[in-house]
Amino acid sequence: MSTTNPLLILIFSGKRKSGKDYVTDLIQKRLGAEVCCILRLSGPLKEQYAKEHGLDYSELLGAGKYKEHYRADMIQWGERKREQDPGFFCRLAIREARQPVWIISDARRMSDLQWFWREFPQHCRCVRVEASVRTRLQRGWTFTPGIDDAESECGLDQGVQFDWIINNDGDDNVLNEQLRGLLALAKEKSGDNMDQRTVTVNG
Ligand SMILES: Nc1ncnc2c1ncn2[C@@H]1O[C@H](COP(=O)(O)OP(=O)(O)OP(=O)(O)O)[C@@H](O)[C@H]1O
Ligand SMILES: C[C@@](O)(CCOP(=O)(O)O)CC(=O)O
Repeated sequence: MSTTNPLLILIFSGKRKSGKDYVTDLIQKRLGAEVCCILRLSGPLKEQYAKEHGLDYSELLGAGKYKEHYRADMIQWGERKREQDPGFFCRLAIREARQPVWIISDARRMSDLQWFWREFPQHCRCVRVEASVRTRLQRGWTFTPGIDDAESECGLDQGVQFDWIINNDGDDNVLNEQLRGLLALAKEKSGDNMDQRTVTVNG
């Protein structure tokens, strides 16, 4: 498969309702959509799951109850696919990426990180979004056994050296302050030489 070589890959993880989408949207707004794309590993998963089960793909992409209703089954369905091919959703997620900065907004498993590190060893940085239980509850989260204590939510709780840990409990000023280093790196990298950005992905 041929894709366009990124200059920086920011791999985000975080608990449900920590604000991964909110924070990554903010970063993309700051960098611009020509420089930075948001790639969701769950995008191709939800698309395929919706097709196979006759569901509404756009509802599965949203932050509402519809997605939560199907979450446990989607997790199991996705895990069966990943068992056969751990890079399956990673490859699908990046297939149309053309920008120099990629944000992976929803890494969940060590196998996701390993795939990106193996394919793009020079370019990956890991970012964790954190919010308190209280904040997450206010955002509509409720603890669900079998989901919040399973690999899909806990797979990256240990064993990852994060380059940035972003606390997303406060207002946008607090958030912007924490994003300064990350945005500076993204601007520096995307200002670098943009030639020779074609690469072949094997795994
Ligand atoms: N800093 C913030 N200020 C205001 N609202 C926020 C902030 N962060 C997140 N939210 C809101 O909280 C809700 C959950 O955030 P978001 O969807 O980004 O979380 P997530 O980690 O991507 O969740 P999920 O696990 O469902 O994918 C959304 O309605 C979002 O707009
Ligand atoms: C099924 C799954 O992709 C749902 C992700 O939904 P979201 O990123 O929380 O919107 C989680 C998983 O991959 O285990």
